[in-house]
Amino acid sequence: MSILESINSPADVRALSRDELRTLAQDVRDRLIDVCSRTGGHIGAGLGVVELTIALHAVFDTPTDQLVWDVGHQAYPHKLLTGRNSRMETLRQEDGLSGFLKRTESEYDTFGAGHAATAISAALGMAAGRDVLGEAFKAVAIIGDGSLGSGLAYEGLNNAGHSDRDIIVVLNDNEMSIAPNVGAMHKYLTSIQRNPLYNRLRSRIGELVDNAPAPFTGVSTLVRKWEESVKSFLTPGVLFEELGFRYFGPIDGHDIDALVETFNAVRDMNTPRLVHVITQKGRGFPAGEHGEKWHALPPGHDPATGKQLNVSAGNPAYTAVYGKGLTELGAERQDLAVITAAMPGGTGTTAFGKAYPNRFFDVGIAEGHGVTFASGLATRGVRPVVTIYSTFLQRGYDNIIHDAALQKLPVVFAMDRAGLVGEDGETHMGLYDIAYMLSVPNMTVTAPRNGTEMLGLLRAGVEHLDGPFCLRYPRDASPDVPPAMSEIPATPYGTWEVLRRGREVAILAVGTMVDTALKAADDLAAEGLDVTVVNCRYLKPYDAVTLNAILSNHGHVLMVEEGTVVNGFGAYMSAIIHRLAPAVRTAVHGVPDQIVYAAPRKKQLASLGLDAPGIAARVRALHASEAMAD
Ligand SMILES: Cc1ncc(C[n+]2csc(CCOP(=O)(O)OP(=O)(O)O)c2C)c(N)n1
Ligand SMILES: CC(=O)[C@@H](O)[C@H](O)COP(=O)(O)O
Ligand SMILES: [Mg+2]
Repeated sequence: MSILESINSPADVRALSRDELRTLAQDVRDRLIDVCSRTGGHIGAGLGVVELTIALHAVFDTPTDQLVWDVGHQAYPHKLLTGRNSRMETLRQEDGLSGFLKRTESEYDTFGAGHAATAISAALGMAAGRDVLGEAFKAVAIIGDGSLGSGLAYEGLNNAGHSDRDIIVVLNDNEMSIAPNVGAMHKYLTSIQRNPLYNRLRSRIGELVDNAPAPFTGVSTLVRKWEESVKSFLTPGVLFEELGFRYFGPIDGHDIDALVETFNAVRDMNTPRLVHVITQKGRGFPAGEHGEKWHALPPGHDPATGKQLNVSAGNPAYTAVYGKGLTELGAERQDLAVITAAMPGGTGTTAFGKAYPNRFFDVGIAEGHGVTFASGLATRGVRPVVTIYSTFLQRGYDNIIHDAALQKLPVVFAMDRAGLVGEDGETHMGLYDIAYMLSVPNMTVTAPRNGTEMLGLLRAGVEHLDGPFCLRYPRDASPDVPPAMSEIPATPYGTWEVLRRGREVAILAVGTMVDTALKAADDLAAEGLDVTVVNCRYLKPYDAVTLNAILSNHGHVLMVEEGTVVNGFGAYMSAIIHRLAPAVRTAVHGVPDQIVYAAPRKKQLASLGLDAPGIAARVRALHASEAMAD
């Protein structure tokens, strides 16, 4: 039996010798590599923090002491040590273990996560709660170097340093975000890693002062002052110290002895302290040194190569279509710039960045800043395309309103992963962008039915000068294989497209739901129900001419969208239709006001009725409701 198999909780970890802890680290790595080859998931981050996780659970009295992992994608080793080893095969699956952290999953998951940079604020809140209630436990935030580039992390540090509370921040520095890390903070951390001189000098000064013989004791204050000024040149963590933290590090994050000793030393202090740990992302992955590609891997991959087994050929993903079209558009337009928030690979913008490095801006995990930065670019006549996942753009909402929309600046928002995202689960769902964008004044809101239309809308967005413009597309394959960007004209502004003409019920469908509605219409036609299907590619402004024509000869209108029904397109159009044609019956079909958990995307769509049978059932019900009323 491996040591890992004997671990039922962190109490078992605390009973192990140092040698056994080292063996446990190897067991954890082996198990992660093996299980993730079947489940897929965020393998790289977890492999980098194996020793760190073991040391934290060995030193701190979890779950009384609160470990707050940032993002949670690196928490697989934490899951293995906290009673979830036997369920690891269910990782990221329906009703299985979450790929992130969830308070409902384990008492060791002290704070839910999935989005970056929340850990310091959450841990500080816990520390403050402890102090209010007179409790005694340690609050430890573990945050990566990429996430430390986020504004939210600074807000937490700033508040924590000032508060003087008992809180520990562990900075897990692997010089990587998903892609190689960027930004001035990254440069600063790298300079710390490369400059161990101060550590040696500082401890030497301390020894000299403390051991000074009697006649020289008076100089100690002077020497201390000198130390303070030297420190500002040489101290590795002067920035953190100036923010009110005691800085410890840099420490080798794969050396269990060093980690355990450091955590033992800082554990019982009671002011803000930061432990800077250097780790290697993806450490021990058989396919080789870590790169962006090992951040997350698909289920069914070969750990020896990292390659997916049994890949089925199919149409390209929307992301790939977008990335290619964007790069081609970049050749046409020298004024086009692209902004990503630490996700060049995920958003398909790497190729644009390689082709036009001076027009490509990776702002780090700083979505709000990215939006305002793009708004600044727009004031100078540059045409910025902010490419961010729908879920992460939520971080930039105030900036969208305050900086882009109120000033009517022509910023394009390309929202990838809009809709249901599958196995990442509830933290990553792109279900809210229609609702949050429709309510922004001056915003054009669009959703394509396929890859070609996505590129047509992208072109329309870049040509639109009268305010911000957004387009949303899913984590899915495009239903078509688009031609080159040069062959795709701009999708005419504010227009809908009637794809099928019926008489009794009209379906106003959005984006991914257009083709699904057409399938539903075929099935209904076989039953004798003749349905009109409209591609509502512009959600706002809507196509008033087409809408009026529909209302003049249909008694029922069903709106269908892959987004929340609360304040979505259906709600928006219902209000308009009731004003224009009060006799027309309407219904809204979308994602109900509920949390959607991890499952394959296709399954999520089907279980919410966002497939052809689900839409057909809704049409029948709408039609029958009138029959009953009549
Ligand atoms: C607000 C937000 N933006 C983007 C992401 C996507 N994302 C997940 S992990 C990650 C990189 C995090 O880097 P770091 O904190 O250094 O952790 P590491 O993966 O290196 O362990 C990014 C950009 C996210 N989860 N949340
Ligand atoms: C941890 C995180 O937030 C990202 O890694 C995210 O899981 C990426 O999602 P995609 O797999 O859709 O790119
Ligand atoms: Mg990192």
